[in-house]
Amino acid sequence: MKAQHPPHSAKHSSWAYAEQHTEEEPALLQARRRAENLGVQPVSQGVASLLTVLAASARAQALVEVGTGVGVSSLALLRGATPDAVLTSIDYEADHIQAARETFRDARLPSARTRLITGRAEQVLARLTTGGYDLVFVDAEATHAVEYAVQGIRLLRPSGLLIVNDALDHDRLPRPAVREETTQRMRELERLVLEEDRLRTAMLGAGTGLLVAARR
Ligand SMILES: C[S@@+](CC[C@H](N)C(=O)[O-])C[C@H]1O[C@@H](n2cnc3c(N)ncnc32)[C@H](O)[C@@H]1O
Repeated sequence: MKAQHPPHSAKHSSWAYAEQHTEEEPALLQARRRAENLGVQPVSQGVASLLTVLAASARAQALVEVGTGVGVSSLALLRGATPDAVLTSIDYEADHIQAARETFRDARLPSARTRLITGRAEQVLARLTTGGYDLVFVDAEATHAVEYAVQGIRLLRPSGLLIVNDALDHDRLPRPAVREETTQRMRELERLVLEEDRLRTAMLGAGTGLLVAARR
């Protein structure tokens, strides 16, 4: 039987409603204001709440994040992770790392919960321990997304989660005529995870698309 789709406007209202399902804590609201000043695009409210739930259900203790930004996704992940969890987060912009530190301070997060690394993710990821992490979250340059995903799969323990933000490339992925570099890279990433025998994957509509893959 053919799937029934609601009209686009109804679908958009549902998406917008779902994005605001949870309320954000003051430290996250403050971080979003900081993001505007810095011109950083933090994860959406819906993605932030999903990250908290995914980190909680994975009982994540060792986490990696590519693209610290102002720390919205970092804090959301740590709110769900175990109380002793440590997040290794990478960003090549020192002022973004500094903004994230302010977010963690506002949230009264002990400094031992985060290991912040200023550097290019392509180089830093290669130095992290194979099979040493429960969750890898990717939210940086789409042009390198495939490389990050390959490294992410290497870093995960069995049952670990690979999560990629903006996996629908600002809703361009479903439009075959769009041949932008970033869209092509996200298509490549989608094929890679679908063809990888060690992964079970889902594409979620939160934010601008969230790809979630569990390693077997
Ligand atoms: C979309 S923002 C991340 C937002 C963040 N996840 C949040 O919710 O606050 C992307 C970040 O990735 C960083 N970035 C982009 N390419 C990178 C690379 N190759 N290595 C390290 N950081 C990178 C940028 O400096 C930027 O802070």
